[in-house]
Amino acid sequence: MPPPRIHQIRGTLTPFLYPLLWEEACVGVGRRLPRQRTRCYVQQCRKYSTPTTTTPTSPSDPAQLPEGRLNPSRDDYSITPFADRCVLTLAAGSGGHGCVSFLREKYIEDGPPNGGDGGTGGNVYIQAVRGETSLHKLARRRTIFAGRGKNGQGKTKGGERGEDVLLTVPVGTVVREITRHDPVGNEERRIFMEQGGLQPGENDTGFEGGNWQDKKWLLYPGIPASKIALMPMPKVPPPRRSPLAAMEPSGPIRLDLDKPMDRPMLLAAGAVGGLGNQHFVSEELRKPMMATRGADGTKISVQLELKLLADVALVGLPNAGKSTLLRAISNSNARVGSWAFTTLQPNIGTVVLDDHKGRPKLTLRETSGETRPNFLIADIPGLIEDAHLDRGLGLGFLRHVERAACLAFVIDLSAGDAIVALNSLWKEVSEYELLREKQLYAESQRTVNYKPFNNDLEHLSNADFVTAPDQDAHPLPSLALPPLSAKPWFVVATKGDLPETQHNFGALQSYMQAIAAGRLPHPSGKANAWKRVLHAVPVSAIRAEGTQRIAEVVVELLQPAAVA
Ligand SMILES: Nc1nc2c(ncn2[C@@H]2O[C@H](COP(=O)(O)OP(=O)(O)OP(=O)(O)O)[C@@H](O)[C@H]2O)c(=O)[nH]1
Ligand SMILES: [Mg+2]
Repeated sequence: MPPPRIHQIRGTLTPFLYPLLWEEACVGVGRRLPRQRTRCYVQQCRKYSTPTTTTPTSPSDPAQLPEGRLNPSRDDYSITPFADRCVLTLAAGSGGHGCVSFLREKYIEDGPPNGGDGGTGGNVYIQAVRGETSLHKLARRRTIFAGRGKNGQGKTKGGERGEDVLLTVPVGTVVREITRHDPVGNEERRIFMEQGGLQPGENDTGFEGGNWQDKKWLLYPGIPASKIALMPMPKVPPPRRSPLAAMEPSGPIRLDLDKPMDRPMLLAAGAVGGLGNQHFVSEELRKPMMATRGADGTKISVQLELKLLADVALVGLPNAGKSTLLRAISNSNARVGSWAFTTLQPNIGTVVLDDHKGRPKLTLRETSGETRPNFLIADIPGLIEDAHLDRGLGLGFLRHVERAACLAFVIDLSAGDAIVALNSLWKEVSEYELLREKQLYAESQRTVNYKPFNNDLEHLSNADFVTAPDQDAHPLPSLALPPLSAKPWFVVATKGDLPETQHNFGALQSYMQAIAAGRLPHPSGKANAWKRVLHAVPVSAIRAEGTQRIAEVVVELLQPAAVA
């Protein structure tokens, strides 16, 4: 039996995943389309899918309008990778090793030791900046290593410092430590505990177990093993930290980077380098044949999470016109299509508030008094009924909504009763809010397994000091975010260019006025939900008509007085 053709496979995901093929199959049944090159193929599909007979279409039917920025072709979009959280291991640079070297000059055959110290390892910094909107660049790196310090050299030459690393993250990022492996801290603790409270470093030769290679010392190559055992060894210098370590935030790290930062902040300072042999000259040891190894860098496993994704989130049913609206008011090239779930992950666009001559058209002031030249708007995948039960793109999508300062409900005026659409969107949003409240409550009730401190040193092993960065073993609680119903919101009634939408908009507007006046309950069902000023903005995104008003409304709602 021949395999079924695409148009015969009904009830599958084909139209959802491959709308292009689906339409081609439905329109071009019985025709063979050339398939040599993708571009050719896409053009062919467009040719075949354009209705040839004059069906009663309105002049605003996207298929009838000329292609342009707001009515783009199917292949005219840019893919915007996006991640709103990630787990990273930040590894500060290890120190370079000290050097074993002796002065040799023309008439000085056997000069004094002159081995330089190892360089300090690189530091890890973080900086929240405007302009970054996603964590995807960091998410794919997983472990970020700062450079290792270079080894010391002869002639008392110190090793070079390791290269620093700077993580630039979006404003609104929360950094939370999961685990930490601090070799210098472990060393300090071990020495202190092994000596029953003596100062770290005293009476420690660094040769326990005779395995010197794993310990502190680096010996001059070429010394026979028999000599090593007889060699007088100096005391191991106490563990040291770079002076910059004093500027590290005290662990466990909890940072809420909700403002742009002028200068980077230190997260983990690089480890100090080892000492060259010149440090170990003494009465007994004129020719020290040893230097110390550089310390290992601290490794911190952190979770980065965006607490604030954008200033505005576009919330709407699939196909409502959110992506077209985003294109109309921002620089975004979000994908637009006449099928549901065209958008599968958030697209962030920047709405510029100046008149392109450097003068502000609208002034957006933050609580700090800072004036902002733009705001961010997020187009979020379409919401369907029971999204709060993880249907469609479900909870993943609602998580993004929660991370916006203000909500814009995008309602398609041509797709049935706008009031019903608004209520169904609010139902999903408030169900999700309820779910989150329950989750936060459950987390706050979690019992803590308390293990009393055991001072018995016999049971102490390396494993007690080194913790693997295992996120599941230390799940972080969810971020406490402001409830959705407390956020400022407004409605964008789109596709206003289509016929017979005026009446629908009129009804929606009176409904909103009734809510604002308190004559009707808030659609979230919450008594203390936000309803200071309720705007319904009619637009035609595809024609960029009425869209200027959106920026004015957003600026009004984002003013500290409106949010409070
Ligand atoms: N007539 C008219 N059509 C519009 C308007 N805005 C969007 N459309 C059309 O509506 C269809 C869906 O638009 P999208 O912007 O992809 O809708 P969306 O809400 O992003 O859809 P999903 O990403 O699937 O949730 C496209 O065919 C658009 O051309 C409008 O203002 N007027
Ligand atoms: Mg979309």
